Amino acid sequence: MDHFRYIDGALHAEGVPLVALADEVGTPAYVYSTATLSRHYQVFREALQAQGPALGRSLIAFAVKANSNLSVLATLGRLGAGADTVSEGEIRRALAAGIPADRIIFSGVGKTDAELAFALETGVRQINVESGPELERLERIAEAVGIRPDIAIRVNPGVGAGGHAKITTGGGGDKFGVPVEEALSLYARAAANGRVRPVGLACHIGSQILDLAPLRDAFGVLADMTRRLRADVHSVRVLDLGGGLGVPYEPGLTPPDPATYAAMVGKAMAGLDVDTVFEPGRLLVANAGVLLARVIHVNVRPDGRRFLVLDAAMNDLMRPALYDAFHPLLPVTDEGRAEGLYDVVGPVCETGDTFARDRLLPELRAGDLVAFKGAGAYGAAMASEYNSRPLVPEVLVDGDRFAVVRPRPDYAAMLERETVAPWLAD
Ligand SMILES: Cc1ncc(COP(=O)(O)O)c(C=O)c1O
Ligand SMILES: N[C@@H](CCCC[NH3+])C(=O)O
Repeated sequence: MDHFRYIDGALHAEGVPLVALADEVGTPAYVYSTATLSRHYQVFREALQAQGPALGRSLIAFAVKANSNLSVLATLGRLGAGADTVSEGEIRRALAAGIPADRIIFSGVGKTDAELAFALETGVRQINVESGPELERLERIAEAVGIRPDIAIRVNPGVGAGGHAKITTGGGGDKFGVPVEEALSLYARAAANGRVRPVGLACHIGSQILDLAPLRDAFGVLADMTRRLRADVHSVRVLDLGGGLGVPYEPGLTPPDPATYAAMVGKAMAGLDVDTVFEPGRLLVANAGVLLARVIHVNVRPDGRRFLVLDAAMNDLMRPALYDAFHPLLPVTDEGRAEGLYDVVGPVCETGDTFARDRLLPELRAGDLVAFKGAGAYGAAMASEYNSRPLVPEVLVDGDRFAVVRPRPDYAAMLERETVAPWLAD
Protein backbone atom coordinates (compact mmCIF):
# COMPACT_ATOMS: atom_id res chain seq x y z
CA MET A 1 0.00 0.00 0.00
CA ASP A 2 1.17 3.51 -0.80
CA HIS A 3 1.38 5.51 2.42
CA PHE A 4 1.26 8.77 0.42
CA ARG A 5 -2.34 8.77 -0.73
CA TYR A 6 -5.39 10.94 -1.19
CA ILE A 7 -7.97 10.96 1.55
CA ASP A 8 -11.03 13.04 0.62
CA GLY A 9 -9.08 14.72 -2.18
CA ALA A 10 -6.15 15.74 0.05
CA LEU A 11 -2.75 14.08 -0.24
CA HIS A 12 -1.65 12.56 3.07
CA ALA A 13 1.55 11.09 4.42
CA GLU A 14 0.07 8.22 6.43
CA GLY A 15 -2.50 10.00 8.64
CA VAL A 16 -1.10 13.50 8.24
CA PRO A 17 -2.40 15.90 5.56
CA LEU A 18 0.49 17.43 3.61
CA VAL A 19 -1.32 20.78 3.75
CA ALA A 20 -0.94 20.73 7.53
CA LEU A 21 2.75 19.89 7.23
CA ALA A 22 3.33 22.74 4.79
CA ASP A 23 1.63 25.13 7.25
CA GLU A 24 3.82 23.91 10.06
CA VAL A 25 7.20 23.54 8.34
CA GLY A 26 6.93 25.67 5.24
CA THR A 27 8.11 24.57 1.81
CA PRO A 28 10.12 23.05 0.30
CA ALA A 29 10.36 20.15 2.75
CA TYR A 30 11.08 16.44 2.60
CA VAL A 31 8.48 14.20 4.25
CA TYR A 32 9.22 10.56 5.13
CA SER A 33 6.80 7.77 6.03
CA THR A 34 7.78 5.43 8.86
CA ALA A 35 5.27 2.83 7.64
CA THR A 36 6.85 2.71 4.17
CA LEU A 37 10.37 2.49 5.57
CA SER A 38 9.37 -0.36 7.85
CA ARG A 39 7.44 -2.22 5.19
CA HIS A 40 10.29 -2.00 2.67
CA TYR A 41 12.79 -3.24 5.22
CA GLN A 42 10.55 -6.10 6.30
CA VAL A 43 9.70 -7.21 2.76
CA PHE A 44 13.40 -7.35 1.93
CA ARG A 45 14.24 -9.14 5.19
CA GLU A 46 11.50 -11.73 4.64
CA ALA A 47 12.59 -12.29 1.03
CA LEU A 48 16.10 -13.09 2.27
CA GLN A 49 14.83 -15.28 5.09
CA ALA A 50 12.75 -17.29 2.63
CA GLN A 51 16.03 -18.51 1.11
CA GLY A 52 16.85 -20.35 4.32
CA PRO A 53 20.46 -21.39 4.92
CA ALA A 54 21.66 -20.54 1.37
CA LEU A 55 22.38 -16.96 2.47
CA GLY A 56 23.92 -17.88 5.84
CA ARG A 57 23.44 -15.19 8.46
CA SER A 58 22.57 -12.13 6.42
CA LEU A 59 23.01 -8.50 7.36
CA ILE A 60 21.04 -5.73 5.66
CA ALA A 61 23.40 -2.77 5.83
CA PHE A 62 21.41 0.23 4.61
CA ALA A 63 23.48 2.44 2.28
CA VAL A 64 23.55 5.64 4.33
CA LYS A 65 24.40 7.75 1.28
CA ALA A 66 20.85 7.27 0.02
CA ASN A 67 19.34 8.99 3.04
CA SER A 68 21.45 10.00 5.99
CA ASN A 69 18.70 11.57 8.07
CA LEU A 70 19.19 10.43 11.68
CA SER A 71 15.53 9.51 12.16
CA VAL A 72 15.47 7.46 8.98
CA LEU A 73 18.63 5.66 10.14
CA ALA A 74 17.16 5.14 13.62
CA THR A 75 13.93 3.74 12.14
CA LEU A 76 15.84 1.20 10.08
CA GLY A 77 18.36 0.53 12.84
CA ARG A 78 15.58 -0.39 15.28
CA LEU A 79 14.31 -2.94 12.79
CA GLY A 80 17.74 -4.56 12.79
CA ALA A 81 19.45 -2.83 9.87
CA GLY A 82 23.14 -2.15 9.81
CA ALA A 83 24.77 0.62 7.81
CA ASP A 84 26.94 0.70 4.71
CA THR A 85 29.03 3.87 5.06
CA VAL A 86 31.55 5.68 2.89
CA SER A 87 32.94 8.42 5.14
CA GLU A 88 33.68 9.22 8.76
CA GLY A 89 30.62 11.45 8.70
CA GLU A 90 28.38 8.54 7.70
CA ILE A 91 29.89 6.27 10.36
CA ARG A 92 29.24 8.99 12.94
CA ARG A 93 25.66 9.39 11.73
CA ALA A 94 25.01 5.65 11.91
CA LEU A 95 26.39 5.50 15.45
CA ALA A 96 24.42 8.60 16.48
CA ALA A 97 21.26 6.90 15.20
CA GLY A 98 21.93 3.93 17.46
CA ILE A 99 23.30 1.49 14.88
CA PRO A 100 26.03 -0.47 16.65
CA ALA A 101 29.56 -0.54 15.21
CA ASP A 102 29.36 -4.29 14.68
CA ARG A 103 26.66 -3.68 12.08
CA ILE A 104 28.62 -0.98 10.22
CA ILE A 105 30.45 -1.67 6.94
CA PHE A 106 33.00 0.89 5.76
CA SER A 107 33.22 1.09 1.94
CA GLY A 108 34.53 3.73 -0.45
CA VAL A 109 37.11 4.35 -3.13
CA GLY A 110 39.16 6.94 -1.27
CA LYS A 111 39.18 6.49 2.48
CA THR A 112 41.70 8.81 4.10
CA ASP A 113 44.22 7.67 6.73
CA ALA A 114 42.25 9.56 9.37
CA GLU A 115 39.01 7.86 8.33
CA LEU A 116 40.60 4.43 8.37
CA ALA A 117 42.02 5.07 11.85
CA PHE A 118 38.61 6.28 13.02
CA ALA A 119 36.91 3.16 11.62
CA LEU A 120 39.45 0.92 13.37
CA GLU A 121 39.05 2.69 16.69
CA THR A 122 35.26 2.57 16.34
CA GLY A 123 35.42 -1.17 15.77
CA VAL A 124 33.34 -1.35 12.60
CA ARG A 125 32.31 -4.81 11.48
CA GLN A 126 34.17 -4.85 8.17
CA ILE A 127 36.23 -2.58 5.95
CA ASN A 128 35.76 -3.10 2.22
CA VAL A 129 39.14 -2.48 0.61
CA GLU A 130 38.97 -1.08 -2.90
CA SER A 131 42.58 -1.06 -4.12
CA GLY A 132 46.16 -2.20 -3.55
CA PRO A 133 47.33 1.20 -2.29
CA GLU A 134 44.43 1.29 0.15
CA LEU A 135 45.32 -2.14 1.50
CA GLU A 136 48.89 -0.99 2.11
CA ARG A 137 47.75 2.10 3.98
CA LEU A 138 45.23 0.14 6.01
CA GLU A 139 47.84 -2.45 7.00
CA ARG A 140 50.19 0.29 8.17
CA ILE A 141 47.47 2.09 10.14
CA ALA A 142 46.11 -1.15 11.62
CA GLU A 143 49.56 -2.02 12.90
CA ALA A 144 50.00 1.43 14.41
CA VAL A 145 46.58 1.33 16.08
CA GLY A 146 47.08 -2.28 17.20
CA ILE A 147 43.85 -3.63 15.73
CA ARG A 148 43.48 -6.42 13.18
CA PRO A 149 40.27 -5.62 11.30
CA ASP A 150 38.06 -7.91 9.22
CA ILE A 151 38.26 -6.84 5.61
CA ALA A 152 36.61 -7.76 2.33
CA ILE A 153 38.18 -7.02 -1.02
CA ARG A 154 35.76 -5.14 -3.25
CA VAL A 155 35.91 -6.78 -6.63
CA ASN A 156 35.31 -5.06 -9.92
CA PRO A 157 33.71 -7.96 -11.77
CA GLY A 158 33.79 -6.17 -15.11
CA VAL A 159 29.98 -6.18 -15.17
CA GLY A 160 28.40 -2.74 -14.95
CA ALA A 161 24.70 -1.97 -14.66
CA GLY A 162 22.44 0.84 -13.61
CA GLY A 163 19.89 3.45 -14.53
CA HIS A 164 22.40 6.01 -15.85
CA ALA A 165 26.07 6.04 -16.89
CA LYS A 166 26.88 8.25 -13.90
CA ILE A 167 25.69 5.63 -11.40
CA THR A 168 27.19 2.49 -12.99
CA THR A 169 30.06 1.22 -10.88
CA GLY A 170 31.00 -2.34 -11.82
CA GLY A 171 32.33 -1.87 -15.34
CA GLY A 172 36.02 -2.50 -16.00
CA GLY A 173 36.65 1.18 -16.74
CA ASP A 174 34.96 2.46 -13.57
CA LYS A 175 37.04 3.59 -10.59
CA PHE A 176 35.49 1.08 -8.19
CA GLY A 177 36.93 -2.14 -6.84
CA VAL A 178 39.79 -4.40 -7.84
CA PRO A 179 39.80 -6.49 -11.06
CA VAL A 180 39.40 -10.23 -10.46
CA GLU A 181 42.96 -11.54 -10.78
CA GLU A 182 44.42 -8.63 -8.85
CA ALA A 183 41.76 -9.10 -6.15
CA LEU A 184 42.78 -12.74 -5.72
CA SER A 185 46.42 -11.80 -5.22
CA LEU A 186 45.51 -8.92 -2.87
CA TYR A 187 43.52 -11.38 -0.78
CA ALA A 188 46.46 -13.74 -0.56
CA ARG A 189 48.84 -10.89 0.22
CA ALA A 190 46.58 -9.56 3.00
CA ALA A 191 46.29 -13.04 4.52
CA ALA A 192 50.06 -13.57 4.37
CA ASN A 193 50.90 -10.20 5.92
CA GLY A 194 48.61 -10.94 8.86
CA ARG A 195 47.89 -7.31 9.75
CA VAL A 196 44.28 -7.46 8.56
CA ARG A 197 41.96 -10.47 8.45
CA PRO A 198 40.49 -11.07 4.96
CA VAL A 199 37.06 -12.58 5.57
CA GLY A 200 35.43 -12.22 2.19
CA LEU A 201 34.68 -10.45 -1.06
CA ALA A 202 32.37 -7.56 -1.92
CA CYS A 203 30.89 -6.10 -5.06
CA HIS A 204 28.41 -3.43 -6.05
CA ILE A 205 27.90 -2.98 -9.76
CA GLY A 206 25.60 0.02 -10.02
CA SER A 207 22.38 1.65 -8.95
CA GLN A 208 18.76 1.70 -10.19
CA ILE A 209 19.29 -1.75 -11.74
CA LEU A 210 16.17 -3.10 -13.41
CA ASP A 211 17.47 -6.39 -14.74
CA LEU A 212 18.77 -9.30 -12.67
CA ALA A 213 21.13 -10.66 -15.35
CA PRO A 214 24.17 -8.42 -14.62
CA LEU A 215 23.75 -8.98 -10.88
CA ARG A 216 23.60 -12.74 -11.46
CA ASP A 217 26.78 -12.54 -13.55
CA ALA A 218 28.59 -10.51 -10.90
CA PHE A 219 27.56 -12.88 -8.10
CA GLY A 220 28.72 -15.77 -10.26
CA VAL A 221 32.14 -14.10 -10.47
CA LEU A 222 32.24 -13.82 -6.66
CA ALA A 223 31.22 -17.47 -6.27
CA ASP A 224 34.00 -18.62 -8.64
CA MET A 225 36.53 -16.47 -6.81
CA THR A 226 35.40 -17.95 -3.50
CA ARG A 227 36.06 -21.45 -4.81
CA ARG A 228 39.46 -20.47 -6.16
CA LEU A 229 40.50 -18.80 -2.90
CA ARG A 230 39.36 -21.80 -0.90
CA ALA A 231 41.28 -24.11 -3.22
CA ASP A 232 44.31 -22.11 -2.11
CA VAL A 233 43.21 -22.78 1.49
CA HIS A 234 42.05 -19.25 2.21
CA SER A 235 39.06 -18.73 4.43
CA VAL A 236 36.14 -16.93 2.74
CA ARG A 237 33.16 -16.67 5.03
CA VAL A 238 31.39 -13.46 3.90
CA LEU A 239 30.12 -12.28 0.53
CA ASP A 240 28.94 -8.67 0.47
CA LEU A 241 26.60 -8.38 -2.50
CA GLY A 242 26.13 -4.59 -2.47
CA GLY A 243 22.89 -2.82 -3.31
CA GLY A 244 21.62 -1.45 -6.58
CA LEU A 245 18.06 -2.74 -6.93
CA GLY A 246 15.95 -0.27 -8.88
CA VAL A 247 12.56 1.16 -7.99
CA PRO A 248 9.58 1.98 -10.23
CA TYR A 249 9.91 5.77 -10.46
CA GLU A 250 7.64 5.87 -13.48
CA PRO A 251 4.93 3.74 -14.99
CA GLY A 252 6.39 1.01 -17.17
CA LEU A 253 9.52 0.50 -15.07
CA THR A 254 9.44 -3.00 -13.66
CA PRO A 255 12.36 -3.65 -11.34
CA PRO A 256 12.69 -7.18 -9.97
CA ASP A 257 10.79 -7.61 -6.74
CA PRO A 258 12.76 -8.53 -3.62
CA ALA A 259 11.53 -12.14 -3.62
CA THR A 260 12.72 -12.73 -7.21
CA TYR A 261 16.03 -11.05 -6.43
CA ALA A 262 16.49 -13.12 -3.26
CA ALA A 263 15.71 -16.35 -5.12
CA MET A 264 18.39 -15.48 -7.70
CA VAL A 265 20.88 -14.75 -4.91
CA GLY A 266 19.93 -17.96 -3.13
CA LYS A 267 20.78 -19.91 -6.28
CA ALA A 268 24.04 -18.04 -6.83
CA MET A 269 25.13 -18.69 -3.24
CA ALA A 270 23.89 -22.30 -3.00
CA GLY A 271 26.46 -24.66 -1.57
CA LEU A 272 28.98 -21.92 -0.78
CA ASP A 273 28.28 -21.83 2.94
CA VAL A 274 28.89 -18.10 3.38
CA ASP A 275 27.27 -15.34 5.38
CA THR A 276 25.90 -12.53 3.22
CA VAL A 277 25.74 -8.75 3.45
CA PHE A 278 23.32 -6.62 1.42
CA GLU A 279 23.66 -2.88 0.99
CA PRO A 280 20.32 -1.63 -0.34
CA GLY A 281 19.85 2.12 -0.42
CA ARG A 282 17.27 3.32 -2.91
CA LEU A 283 15.11 0.19 -2.54
CA LEU A 284 14.41 0.92 1.12
CA VAL A 285 13.93 4.68 1.04
CA ALA A 286 13.07 6.07 -2.42
CA ASN A 287 9.34 5.62 -2.16
CA ALA A 288 9.30 6.43 1.54
CA GLY A 289 9.81 10.13 0.86
CA VAL A 290 8.25 13.04 -1.01
CA LEU A 291 9.52 16.55 -1.62
CA LEU A 292 6.75 18.98 -0.81
CA ALA A 293 6.87 22.28 -2.71
CA ARG A 294 4.69 25.27 -3.47
CA VAL A 295 3.96 26.94 -6.80
CA ILE A 296 5.46 30.44 -6.78
CA HIS A 297 3.73 31.37 -10.00
CA VAL A 298 2.90 30.13 -13.47
CA ASN A 299 4.75 31.97 -16.21
CA VAL A 300 2.94 31.69 -19.55
CA ARG A 301 4.97 32.57 -22.65
CA PRO A 302 3.41 34.14 -25.76
CA ASP A 303 3.93 30.82 -27.57
CA GLY A 304 1.83 29.11 -24.92
CA ARG A 305 4.68 27.36 -23.08
CA ARG A 306 3.87 27.30 -19.38
CA PHE A 307 6.60 27.33 -16.74
CA LEU A 308 5.45 26.07 -13.38
CA VAL A 309 7.89 27.86 -11.07
CA LEU A 310 8.22 26.06 -7.74
CA ASP A 311 9.92 27.09 -4.51
CA ALA A 312 11.93 23.83 -4.68
CA ALA A 313 14.98 23.77 -6.92
CA MET A 314 17.81 21.61 -8.20
CA ASN A 315 19.76 22.26 -5.00
CA ASP A 316 16.97 20.51 -3.04
CA LEU A 317 16.46 17.58 -5.43
CA MET A 318 19.36 17.16 -7.85
CA ARG A 319 18.36 13.94 -9.57
CA PRO A 320 16.46 15.46 -12.54
CA ALA A 321 19.26 17.97 -13.27
CA LEU A 322 22.05 15.43 -12.82
CA TYR A 323 20.60 12.28 -14.36
CA ASP A 324 17.50 13.51 -16.23
CA ALA A 325 15.64 11.47 -13.63
CA PHE A 326 11.85 11.25 -13.63
CA HIS A 327 9.92 11.95 -10.43
CA PRO A 328 6.12 11.87 -10.49
CA LEU A 329 4.58 15.19 -9.43
CA LEU A 330 1.24 15.19 -7.63
CA PRO A 331 -1.02 18.08 -6.71
CA VAL A 332 -1.53 18.04 -2.95
CA THR A 333 -5.20 18.87 -3.42
CA ASP A 334 -6.94 16.80 -6.05
CA GLU A 335 -9.88 18.86 -7.26
CA GLY A 336 -10.29 17.19 -10.63
CA ARG A 337 -9.04 20.27 -12.51
CA ALA A 338 -8.47 20.09 -16.27
CA GLU A 339 -4.99 18.98 -17.34
CA GLY A 340 -2.33 20.84 -19.27
CA LEU A 341 1.35 20.65 -20.15
CA TYR A 342 3.95 22.37 -17.96
CA ASP A 343 7.69 22.79 -17.76
CA VAL A 344 8.36 22.34 -14.06
CA VAL A 345 11.26 24.48 -12.88
CA GLY A 346 12.85 25.93 -9.77
CA PRO A 347 14.16 29.42 -9.01
CA VAL A 348 17.89 28.61 -9.39
CA CYS A 349 19.77 30.49 -12.10
CA GLU A 350 20.50 27.58 -14.42
CA THR A 351 18.49 26.07 -17.23
CA GLY A 352 19.42 22.74 -15.65
CA ASP A 353 17.12 23.67 -12.78
CA THR A 354 14.31 21.90 -14.59
CA PHE A 355 12.41 19.05 -12.95
CA ALA A 356 10.35 18.11 -15.97
CA ARG A 357 9.52 19.26 -19.49
CA ASP A 358 6.05 19.01 -21.01
CA ARG A 359 4.63 17.28 -17.96
CA LEU A 360 0.88 16.69 -18.05
CA LEU A 361 -0.55 18.05 -14.79
CA PRO A 362 -3.86 19.28 -13.49
CA GLU A 363 -4.08 23.03 -13.81
CA LEU A 364 -2.00 24.64 -11.09
CA ARG A 365 -1.94 28.17 -9.71
CA ALA A 366 0.28 30.31 -7.54
CA GLY A 367 0.16 29.05 -3.95
CA ASP A 368 -0.82 25.47 -4.81
CA LEU A 369 1.12 22.68 -3.12
CA VAL A 370 2.69 19.82 -5.06
CA ALA A 371 4.72 16.75 -4.09
CA PHE A 372 7.50 14.95 -5.96
CA LYS A 373 7.28 11.24 -5.32
CA GLY A 374 10.20 8.85 -5.07
CA ALA A 375 12.27 11.54 -3.37
CA GLY A 376 13.33 9.60 -0.27
CA ALA A 377 16.57 8.34 -1.83
CA TYR A 378 19.38 10.64 -2.95
CA GLY A 379 17.14 13.65 -2.34
CA ALA A 380 17.95 15.47 0.91
CA ALA A 381 21.22 13.54 1.06
CA MET A 382 22.44 15.30 -2.10
CA ALA A 383 20.96 18.72 -1.35
CA SER A 384 23.14 21.81 -1.22
CA GLU A 385 22.85 25.50 -0.45
CA TYR A 386 23.50 26.56 -4.05
CA ASN A 387 22.18 30.07 -4.66
CA SER A 388 22.42 30.46 -0.85
CA ARG A 389 19.16 28.64 -0.38
CA PRO A 390 19.01 27.16 3.14
CA LEU A 391 19.13 23.36 3.33
CA VAL A 392 15.70 21.88 2.91
CA PRO A 393 14.06 20.66 6.16
CA GLU A 394 13.00 17.07 6.80
CA VAL A 395 9.93 15.68 8.53
CA LEU A 396 9.24 12.15 9.74
CA VAL A 397 5.63 10.98 9.87
CA ASP A 398 4.46 8.00 11.90
CA GLY A 399 0.71 7.37 11.77
CA ASP A 400 -1.01 10.56 12.89
CA ARG A 401 2.09 12.15 14.38
CA PHE A 402 5.01 13.93 12.81
CA ALA A 403 8.25 15.54 13.88
CA VAL A 404 10.42 18.11 12.14
CA VAL A 405 13.61 16.09 12.39
CA ARG A 406 15.84 18.55 10.57
CA PRO A 407 14.53 22.09 10.80
CA ARG A 408 15.13 24.70 8.14
CA PRO A 409 18.21 26.66 9.20
CA ASP A 410 17.56 30.38 9.53
CA TYR A 411 19.67 32.82 7.57
CA ALA A 412 21.56 33.92 10.68
CA ALA A 413 22.67 30.32 11.29
CA MET A 414 23.69 30.00 7.66
CA LEU A 415 25.84 33.13 7.87
CA GLU A 416 27.31 32.33 11.30
CA ARG A 417 29.14 29.31 9.88
CA GLU A 418 31.49 31.61 7.99
CA THR A 419 33.74 34.49 8.84
CA VAL A 420 35.05 37.30 6.73
CA ALA A 421 38.86 37.26 6.52
CA PRO A 422 40.18 39.50 9.31
CA TRP A 423 41.75 41.98 6.91
CA LEU A 424 38.34 42.50 5.29
CA ALA A 425 36.41 42.75 8.53
CA ASP A 426 36.31 46.49 8.97
C1 LIG B 1 29.16 0.31 -2.28
C2 LIG B 1 27.73 0.69 -2.42
N1 LIG B 1 26.81 -0.02 -1.74
C3 LIG B 1 25.50 0.29 -1.82
C4 LIG B 1 25.04 1.32 -2.60
C5 LIG B 1 23.58 1.60 -2.62
O1 LIG B 1 23.05 1.54 -3.88
P1 LIG B 1 21.50 1.58 -4.13
O2 LIG B 1 20.98 2.83 -3.53
O3 LIG B 1 21.41 1.58 -5.60
O4 LIG B 1 20.93 0.36 -3.51
C6 LIG B 1 25.95 2.08 -3.34
C7 LIG B 1 25.49 3.15 -4.28
O5 LIG B 1 25.17 2.82 -5.43
C8 LIG B 1 27.34 1.76 -3.24
O6 LIG B 1 28.24 2.48 -3.90
N1 LIG C 1 22.91 9.52 -6.56
C1 LIG C 1 22.42 8.50 -7.46
C2 LIG C 1 22.73 7.13 -6.98
C3 LIG C 1 24.16 6.94 -6.67
C4 LIG C 1 24.47 5.61 -6.12
C5 LIG C 1 25.68 5.68 -5.29
N2 LIG C 1 26.55 4.53 -5.36
C6 LIG C 1 20.95 8.71 -7.72
O1 LIG C 1 20.39 9.66 -7.26
O2 LIG C 1 20.32 7.97 -8.43
